[in-house]
Amino acid sequence: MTETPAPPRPAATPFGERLRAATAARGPLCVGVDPHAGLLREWGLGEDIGGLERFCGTVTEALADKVAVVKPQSAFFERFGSRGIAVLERTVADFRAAGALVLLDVKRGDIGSTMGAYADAYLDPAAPLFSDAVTLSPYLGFEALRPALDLARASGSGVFVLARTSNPEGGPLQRARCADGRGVAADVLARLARENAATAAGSPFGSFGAVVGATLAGVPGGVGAHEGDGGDGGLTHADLDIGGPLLLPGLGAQGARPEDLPALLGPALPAALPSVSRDVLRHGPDRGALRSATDRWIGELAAVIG
Ligand SMILES: O=c1ccn([C@@H]2O[C@H](COP(=O)(O)O)[C@@H](O)[C@H]2O)c(=O)[nH]1
Repeated sequence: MTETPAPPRPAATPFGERLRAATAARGPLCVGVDPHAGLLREWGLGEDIGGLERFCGTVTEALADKVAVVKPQSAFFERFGSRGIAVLERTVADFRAAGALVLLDVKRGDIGSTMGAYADAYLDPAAPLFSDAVTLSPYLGFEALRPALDLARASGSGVFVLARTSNPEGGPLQRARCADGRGVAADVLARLARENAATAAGSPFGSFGAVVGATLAGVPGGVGAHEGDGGDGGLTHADLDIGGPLLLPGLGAQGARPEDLPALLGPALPAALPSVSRDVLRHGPDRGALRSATDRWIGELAAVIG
């Protein structure tokens, strides 16, 4: 007897649309869940698996019903080995169950065949670490990310690809010229725009996002300083028009402020998803203080972004 193939599972609402709904309801903020060793100590917790569990439990209880997006930083969990990964799995599941979107910050990128396994690990809805979106690195080649781009499209999840990062060390590589003369970061953004344009009609906001450092306003060779790239490999406002979200790390501890964002993004401002980790987490372990700090950031960002 021949088996009738199972009908394909309907894809979830695309990530871009879910993100739009979440930020409209809860405000334009992503809070990073970065259990730094120093924060564990400041919170009076052990620098061990018990401390990690309590830290994540507190952040989840304080913020899961409040923020649109949380961004657990995988490195801080991986350093505790398999037990740290187990805490990460629970943290992802708990935030998602409470209605927050989870963007897992893993910055993966590898040759295509290995990339398929990374895609399965984070973007297959049956995977233990399945998340609403992940961060990816294109620096083994944007097309090497294809398995993750395809699985994200099929499963209704999202990706955020590093374009121009918030750290000063990223500049020389990301401002270098491609063979066609375009800057490397601008090339990444143009490719993301094409992915979003290829999304089925009816999705007004794409699921293929970029990472752009909030620290780059007014920086020579940064973002938005020139109409053309000024010969310095910097990004123009037009480069940021990718039809999808722009994750903006670098606010707070790295020095960027909400009032920097209009000059940084220009007409792309409504696509902004600002991200803050330490400048919220330093207010813990008091849940009320964590919530108040988050409210302050949401208020300041909403006043700028709308
Ligand atoms: O360009 C980038 C890309 C990612 N990050 C990550 O964001 C947070 C920033 O933490 P803060 O405490 O708010 O500075 C962290 O997890 C980084 O790995 C980034 O900073 N810049």
